[in-house]
Amino acid sequence: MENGGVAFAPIVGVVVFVLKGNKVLLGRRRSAVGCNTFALPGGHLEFGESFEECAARETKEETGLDIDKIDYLTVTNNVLSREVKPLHVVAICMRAVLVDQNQMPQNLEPDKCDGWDWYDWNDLPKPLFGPLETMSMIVVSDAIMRRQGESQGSV
Ligand SMILES: Nc1nc2c([nH]c(=O)n2[C@H]2C[C@H](O)[C@@H](COP(=O)(O)OP(=O)(O)OP(=O)(O)O)O2)c(=O)[nH]1
Ligand SMILES: [Mg+2]
Repeated sequence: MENGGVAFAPIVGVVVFVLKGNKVLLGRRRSAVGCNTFALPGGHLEFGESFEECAARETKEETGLDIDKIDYLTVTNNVLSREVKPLHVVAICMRAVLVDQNQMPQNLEPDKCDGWDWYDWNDLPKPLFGPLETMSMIVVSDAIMRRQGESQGSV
């Protein structure tokens, strides 16, 4: 049984909108859940971790990127289909910018992702991963535009 012996218990994910100007970092998933869809870097919250720590750790593990100005954006709540049984994920969505604007993403977990690239916020690739497709893009876009202004001011 998964989740410490509790079947079907919701799990907590932390995902990151890594922003560079008007672009966001996405990668095409190879994992069983959402295979072939474009998703944010992210993973599961580990015991005792803050959301910011988890966001920085997962982004580094998956892309090699060092991120800064990490803060909370919104939350999603989804039941995702999987081969054996459904997975209920509460995903804490964070936003962040690069420490070094020139740092390039690397595909450090090629078994889980086809590779990372920057996509224009107004021209996102398809298909998006289900939770991204259904989330309130108005809330996200407002917050991202605010951050974009802030990050441009600080570069
Ligand atoms: N990576 C990613 N996961 C997402 C997104 N939206 C969303 O609800 N999730 C959920 C699915 C997963 O249950 C959880 C973490 O994602 P993941 O599938 O990438 O997990 P992972 O293998 O990298 O994590 P881990 O077990 O190594 O910690 O968050 C998203 O845009 N990107
Ligand atoms: Mg991941």
